[in-house]
Amino acid sequence: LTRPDAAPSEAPAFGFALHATDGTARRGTVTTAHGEIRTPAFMPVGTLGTVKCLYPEQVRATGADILLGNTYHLMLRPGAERVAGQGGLHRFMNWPHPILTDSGGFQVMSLAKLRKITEKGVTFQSHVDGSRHELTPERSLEIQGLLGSDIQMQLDECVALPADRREMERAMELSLRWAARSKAAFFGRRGHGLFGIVQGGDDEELRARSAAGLVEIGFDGYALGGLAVGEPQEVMFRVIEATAPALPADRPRYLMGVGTPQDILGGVARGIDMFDCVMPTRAGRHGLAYTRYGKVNLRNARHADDPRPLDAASDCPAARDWSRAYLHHLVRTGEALGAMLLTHVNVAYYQSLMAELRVAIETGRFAEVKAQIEADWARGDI
Ligand SMILES: CNc1nc2c(CCNCc3ccccc3)c3nc(N)[nH]c(=O)c3cc2[nH]1
Repeated sequence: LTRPDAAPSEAPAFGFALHATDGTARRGTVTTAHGEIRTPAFMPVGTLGTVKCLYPEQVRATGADILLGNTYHLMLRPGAERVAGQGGLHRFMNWPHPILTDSGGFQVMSLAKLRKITEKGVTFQSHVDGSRHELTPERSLEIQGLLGSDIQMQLDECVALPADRREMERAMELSLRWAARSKAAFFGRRGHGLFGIVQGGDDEELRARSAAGLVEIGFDGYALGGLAVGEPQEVMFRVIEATAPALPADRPRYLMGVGTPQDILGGVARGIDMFDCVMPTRAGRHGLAYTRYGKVNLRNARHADDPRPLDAASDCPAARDWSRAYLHHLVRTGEALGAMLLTHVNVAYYQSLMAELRVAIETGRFAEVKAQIEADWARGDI
């Protein structure tokens, strides 16, 4: 609730402004209670209220405008009411900028035990201590409200691909009914938005029905769910091409769980505004670096005597001020600093890619910038 005496100017209304397009690529700004998000945007994942191995100020310094939190993880540990008691997730994790939280359904299906999906919602056993829990569209939004996230996601059901059409249709129609219940249950404090999630698997007719149903209900933004679940990249791109045009141009489009730099480049080209993926943070903890010339596996012995930094031209200190030989040593010995430095390298690389794409769209040079980025990746890390 905004305080009754809150001056209207205190919390900006949730909004999206489209500044430029180049082909189907879009350059915009999402406005939330905790600040603005420059799109196309990559959202680092902060599952348990932390972007693993990085200080929030380091994440901010890479250029990230928004982080992801997760209903499933935080409802189990430390509990949504406890986070609310500490002033909400922004205060709890000392990140005073926008936060998006996923609704938890996807994580229940991929992490929890003994899951049961009914019309009402989903019941499951915690993967942590076996305790039983229930998530409904209403309870998910109550939790996201307690966390205080600026962008909240409806509870949905995502089916793994390949799936048969009846299964994709059933999950899509259930998600649509849950979308309507989410909209009814959402008490949008000023500057906070609710996104619907398009389902429908790899079936274009189901996707069109899902998109039309969500637009009919009306949301502050629209996510493409049900992708990056094992399908080939060309299937994902075909589904985006069939779905994006069915969504309103004046609302943000969020491709959930995507992806590699190549997936993101293709998603931006097809009209996607927001992305999230565990890749840059998870890969950093496993010794894998993302650079402008492609991936570098620092576990590989070929780096043992290489004095060069990962990228001398990078504005990220972790990519510039340490040698590959040293990074190799840290990774091989399992030193914490190895995970810290490579996570920093990867999150900074993803943000530098998004910044380069934002400028390319603003200046009408998206096609040539995309081609140059792809050429640099093809050149590989010499
Ligand atoms: C990796 N591929 C993929 N991820 C998907 C997700 C989760 C997105 N990431 C959220 C997250 C937040 C915090 C911590 C970790 C993850 C989805 N979420 C929902 N609600 N619905 C989807 O269809 C759906 C489909 C996905 N595919």
